[in-house]
Amino acid sequence: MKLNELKFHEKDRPVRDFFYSQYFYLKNIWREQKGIFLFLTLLSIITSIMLPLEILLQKRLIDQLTVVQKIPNELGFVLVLLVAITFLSLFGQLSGKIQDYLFRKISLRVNYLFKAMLNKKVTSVSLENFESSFFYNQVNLAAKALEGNGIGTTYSFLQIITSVFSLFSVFAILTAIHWTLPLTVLLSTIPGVVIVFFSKLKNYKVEKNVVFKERELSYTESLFFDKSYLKEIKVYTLSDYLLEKWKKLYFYTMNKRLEVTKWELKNSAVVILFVGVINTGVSVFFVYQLVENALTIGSYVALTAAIITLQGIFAQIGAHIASIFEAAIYNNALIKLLKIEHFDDEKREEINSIETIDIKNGTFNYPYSDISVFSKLNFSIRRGEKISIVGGNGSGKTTLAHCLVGLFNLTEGTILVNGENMNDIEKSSLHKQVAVVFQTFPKYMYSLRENIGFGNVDDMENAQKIWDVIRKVGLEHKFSIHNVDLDTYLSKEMDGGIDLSGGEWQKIALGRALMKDVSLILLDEPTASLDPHSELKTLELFDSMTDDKTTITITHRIGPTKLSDKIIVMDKGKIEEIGTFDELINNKGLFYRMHQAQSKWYERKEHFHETVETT
Ligand SMILES: Nc1ncnc2c1ncn2[C@@H]1O[C@H](COP(=O)(O)OP(=O)(O)OP(=O)(O)O)[C@@H](O)[C@H]1O
Repeated sequence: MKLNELKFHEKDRPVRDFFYSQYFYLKNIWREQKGIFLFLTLLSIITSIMLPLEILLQKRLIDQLTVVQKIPNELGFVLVLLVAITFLSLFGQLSGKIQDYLFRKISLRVNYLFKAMLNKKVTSVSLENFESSFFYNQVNLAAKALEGNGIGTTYSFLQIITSVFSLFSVFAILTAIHWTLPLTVLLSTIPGVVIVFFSKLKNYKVEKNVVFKERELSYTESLFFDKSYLKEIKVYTLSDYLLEKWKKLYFYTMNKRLEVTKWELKNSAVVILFVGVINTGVSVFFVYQLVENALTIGSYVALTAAIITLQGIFAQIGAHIASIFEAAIYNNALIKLLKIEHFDDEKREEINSIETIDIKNGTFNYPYSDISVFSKLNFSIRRGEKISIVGGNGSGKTTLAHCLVGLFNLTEGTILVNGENMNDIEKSSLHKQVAVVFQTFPKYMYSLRENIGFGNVDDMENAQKIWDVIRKVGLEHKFSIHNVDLDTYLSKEMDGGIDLSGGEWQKIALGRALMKDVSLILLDEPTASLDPHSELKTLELFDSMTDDKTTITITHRIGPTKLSDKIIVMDKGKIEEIGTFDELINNKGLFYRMHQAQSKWYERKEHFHETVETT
């Protein structure tokens, strides 16, 4: 399924979705837990026929009791019946517990399978999926299926099937007494089931519509528990505003759900009245039959029990249908996500180094956007070159860099790596050749070892290499004075963990890049949080150690671009200039003006305003 299909094929088809999800779950249950599932099904069917059997035995018992009142030596049979009834009842109760246990076992196992499939899928699909709010809605809904609601529908479905067994047997008992009875019971129960069906259908639609607001609601809630947001919330005194926003979102979702419950209540009241009238009619009919001697007391009791049992079975079926429809939307989202296509990487060409990158007429639009972030870009990079990309905010530098390392696909044009179209190259082999420090880099709430070792998981246990990197990025002193070992967590939220400053985190991110032996290093604002001394040391480090490596550095700092072989100056998605530092300064174009704007800070105070006016 392609990304666009994921969005536009979304229609309300709960019945189809339900059957498809059942097929999907059963297929996987069969694959994973065939034996247990067969046993569970068998046990459910056996249990389902115990119920009518119990009714028949009860009838026999009462009839026998009326005989025993007159002939006491018939008591032996009464005792047999009592034991049999007790056995049936105990079996029913025990079987229920065993079934719950078996299904819990199946669902935990199959949920693990689905979670693993979903985690794998989400980490392998194109990043473009994450550009759509629809995708996040689906993730949110699928999470609910994985909490157990999803596979629970298969259990409900099984229960419905076995209830139908009980239903037929009880129907048979009623029909044997009078053919109108099953019809009467049907009339008294079907309306309730229909109401449940329609209210759940309504619920399905409501859930679908509130999911976006619900995500905003849970995001807002999460802010109240996040230290970094709480700081701003306090300083800007945002708590009243945010609490009010949270309240509005809460009430919005709550009211939408209450509307469905209200509808259900109104309609159920009518149904209850209707059922009451039918039940009274049936009771009057039974009493009449009893008076006329057309019914024995045993049959009367059995009939009354049968009616109550039938109504119970229908109520159960209704409840199962309800849970099935509630979960259909979650299952549907889960299946949709699992069906998103990811690149078939294996059929692509493997590479062992990146020697050249050529971008030809490169144009990129974010998904669902008509605006080109950059268009018709042309330039080449050779192995070992030090490239800087500069330009104003939003000029497309980061997006371009993401395309150059194969994280986004161009909308038009091509990127050639070693002369091969990047789309024909195995992505995993391409990424093996790339190290990155993103502008917004992750801060893993894991150990120091993992935070650095993620740069190259093969060296995760290589303590010497990790300490070497820590030394190179200038963090050794910090960790040694705090007695930090490699297994210390880098977050105070974890046991024994420590917190780092913004610059220290940036050094960790740089460390990750140093762990990997690659052809290309991409640095997006790599020194934005570093003090001037650390910045100089870091840039010199990357410059000296990467002679055979290509580096692409995105930066707003004009000074360090002096170290570059080539500077690409971007403006509003176009390449405004391209050349060496000296060439661009001599051009007196945009780069020169940017350079002037920054160097004004180093002018003597009396020349400051003159320089500002000329830039
Ligand atoms: N996920 C996205 N979906 C749609 N548009 C986006 C997305 N991310 C960025 N953009 C848009 O793309 C344009 C270029 O963004 P980009 O981050 O590439 O710029 P940049 O030159 O790196 O900016 P800065 O110097 O501020 O980091 C921006 O106008 C931004 O609004």
